[in-house]
Amino acid sequence: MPSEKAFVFSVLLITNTKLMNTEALKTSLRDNPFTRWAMLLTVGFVLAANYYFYDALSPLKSTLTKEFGFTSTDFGLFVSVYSIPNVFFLMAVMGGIILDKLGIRRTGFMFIAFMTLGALVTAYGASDMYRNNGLGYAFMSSFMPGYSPELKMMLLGRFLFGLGAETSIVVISKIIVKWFKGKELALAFGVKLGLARTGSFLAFNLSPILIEAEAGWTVATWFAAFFVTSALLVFLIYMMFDLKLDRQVEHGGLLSKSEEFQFSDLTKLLMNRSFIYVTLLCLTFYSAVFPFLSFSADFFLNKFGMSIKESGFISSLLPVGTMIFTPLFGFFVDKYGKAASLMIYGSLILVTVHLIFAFTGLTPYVMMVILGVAFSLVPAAMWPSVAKMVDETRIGSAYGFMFSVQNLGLWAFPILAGVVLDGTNPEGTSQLDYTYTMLMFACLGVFGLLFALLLKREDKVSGYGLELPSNSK
Ligand SMILES: N[C@@H](Cc1c[nH]cn1)C(=O)NCC(=O)O
Repeated sequence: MPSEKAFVFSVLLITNTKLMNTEALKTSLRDNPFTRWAMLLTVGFVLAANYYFYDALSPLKSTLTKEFGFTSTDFGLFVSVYSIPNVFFLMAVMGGIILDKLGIRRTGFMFIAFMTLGALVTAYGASDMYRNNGLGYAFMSSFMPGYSPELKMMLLGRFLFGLGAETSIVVISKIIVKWFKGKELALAFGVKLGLARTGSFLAFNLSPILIEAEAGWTVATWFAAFFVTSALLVFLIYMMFDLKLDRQVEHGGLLSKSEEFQFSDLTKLLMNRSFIYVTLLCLTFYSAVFPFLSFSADFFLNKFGMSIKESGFISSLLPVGTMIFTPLFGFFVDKYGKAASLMIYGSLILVTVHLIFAFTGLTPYVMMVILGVAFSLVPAAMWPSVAKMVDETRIGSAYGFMFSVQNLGLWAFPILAGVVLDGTNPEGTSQLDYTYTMLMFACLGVFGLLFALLLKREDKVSGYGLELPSNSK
């Protein structure tokens, strides 16, 4: 009899505990749509600040030449140094491992802090405070006299910025999964990209206005740095909600032990042909877009004789298009599939637009909007496709690996673009000819198209179902 009572008591206890757990899950913060989307907006702000700083100096290339004597190669170097920690120290991959070990809050704070430090150092390197023999000026003048002390300090800043920025994107991707898994995940990823690119849109329009400030053109660089600093503060707010959610669901974090990164995972990924093609498409496609975007304002300024403001505005049409189209195409892929085909169409559009830029004088306004469609088609189809070909528990390492490979292009092609520009234009020329630089970007697009075609062909063999709607696989 006592054992019978004990049995009934245990059953009641287990049932009650289960009910309590279910209740906790039901009422956890992620189940409240308002809180969930508010969290997306919060981390979206961090991403927007990241993208703002990444692009803030692009419309100011001619200002950097005027103020510091930057050549096109110097500018290319400045853009590309962002990628060095991610290519040569595999920071995006390492960041993923650190993320799995330390969790979202500590990893996020650490890498966003690096991003902030880098942004502040860059702004300091361009400031009058530094140029008037400020801290580090004498040291930066003491070596490699071929490079100005301003360029060297700004390179150091952008290096630190890149070290933090790419891993912070990996952290934010995990945050999105944490809050949206089993809910509106694909749409949330599309909106995340849209919010990030709002930062680029603002950068191309605000920087040209801020250089005209009474306090001097460096207001533009300080504003960008303080925007990133405010993102660090906003992330602190996110951390409070993250902690609360963890306490509610009674887990230390989203990831279990089995999800931790192992180096053998990389070997498995490298044996997967579809994954290799999508990674090579990621490398070539993004190399034809981001480095082009960095030079685009200067290209419009030189080819069409526009003002800094107008050329910055035209460049911003690319991110503005993607802010609208990426969530739309994400929704399309979720519902109707056709991801491999969309990547082919996106690559085709990219090649066509770059060739038009190289050989014709057609209005860049329309071309940039069309390029925005390409820049939405490929990312909206590419990132969810990876989830079909890689086990969910390995998705972090897969994205980290893709980011590192992509950064190889984001490192090499801005330098090459600058070298091609300097090499094909006589020194001191008043109007730069961009034909060969644009041809280089078009060639990258052709390689992207080839990898997209191979990916579609391979999909018929591998059966990952890239052409099928999201929930059918
Ligand atoms: N790795 C980033 C590159 C980037 C550009 N600006 C700031 N970071 C990336 O590829 N993001 C994905 C995207 O489609 O924007």
